[in-house]
Amino acid sequence: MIEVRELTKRYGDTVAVRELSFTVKPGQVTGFLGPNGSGKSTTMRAILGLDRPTSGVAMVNGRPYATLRKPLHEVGALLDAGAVHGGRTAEMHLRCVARSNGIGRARVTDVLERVGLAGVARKRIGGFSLGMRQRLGIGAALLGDPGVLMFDEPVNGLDPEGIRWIRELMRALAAEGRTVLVSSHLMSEMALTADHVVVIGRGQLITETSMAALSEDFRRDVLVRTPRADELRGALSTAGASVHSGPDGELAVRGMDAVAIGDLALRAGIAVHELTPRSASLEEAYMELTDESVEYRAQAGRAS
Ligand SMILES: Nc1ncnc2c1ncn2[C@@H]1O[C@H](COP(=O)(O)OP(=O)(O)OP(=O)(O)O)[C@@H](O)[C@H]1O
Repeated sequence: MIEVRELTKRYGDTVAVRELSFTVKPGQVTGFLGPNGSGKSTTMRAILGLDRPTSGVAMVNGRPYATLRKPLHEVGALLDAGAVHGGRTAEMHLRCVARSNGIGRARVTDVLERVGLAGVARKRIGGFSLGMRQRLGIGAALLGDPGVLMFDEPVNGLDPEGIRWIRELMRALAAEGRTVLVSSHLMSEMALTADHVVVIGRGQLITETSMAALSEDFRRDVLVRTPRADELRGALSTAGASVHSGPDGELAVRGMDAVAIGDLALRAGIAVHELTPRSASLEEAYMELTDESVEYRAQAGRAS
């Protein structure tokens, strides 16, 4: 479990994160979403004790990182996959990290298998592709078998095969009951991976919600097809829904969900051939959410 409470981080005049609070629960993938520069990396660095909060706290399993007795066994992170010594082999690199944390060689072998690097374990990292470096970074994060994992923009720059591998790994780690926090500036990526999202803009929380609830919040209308459109339209309007007829006689209904529409049609004895709730795409929802935050701040700025 990760808990961020009233976290604020300033760099001189820049407020990178402002009174940010959210919780990341085990057993699911939580997407940490926000436009570039919104404070995702700063928050993750604070959780890992790499940046000292100006105020507020970031905790892993109920404690600040600095007070964890065996940090690598509690939380693993991939922040910057490029930051490894190119002259070492993959195996040497992982053995070094393992040794300094009291982890045995057998675990290194297991991890190399899990991240798909067993075949290149004795090759120098300098010759590794970005995808292989990413796997190595994830391997280092997994060494201590931690219950909490954090990945900062892990799919950036990866090819489709690498992206799919990361996605499946995140899902598998969550299915094992771990807490998985993964940052991205792309909703399209999170839509395929995350169960839950924390959306921030300019260092502040915009929303913390499940993917399903986000789709529901941005539900647009229900598409209804029926051979007796005029009658159903009348019945729906009487019941308080707002109904628009489309070019092919289909109805777009707002103010009533698909279940209520279906029940009403049944009571009226009207056959329904299609009943489809339509949502804004998650990408549209995300744009709308982050746009609103920018607008809000612009207005707040003018008022002060
Ligand atoms: N060490 C630092 N010194 C000064 N300003 C910083 C520092 N680190 C981050 N910032 C500023 O804090 C803000 C948030 O940056 P951060 O890297 O946390 O955002 P991000 O959401 O991770 O963005 P990106 O997706 O671009 O990495 C930005 O305005 C950034 O310029």
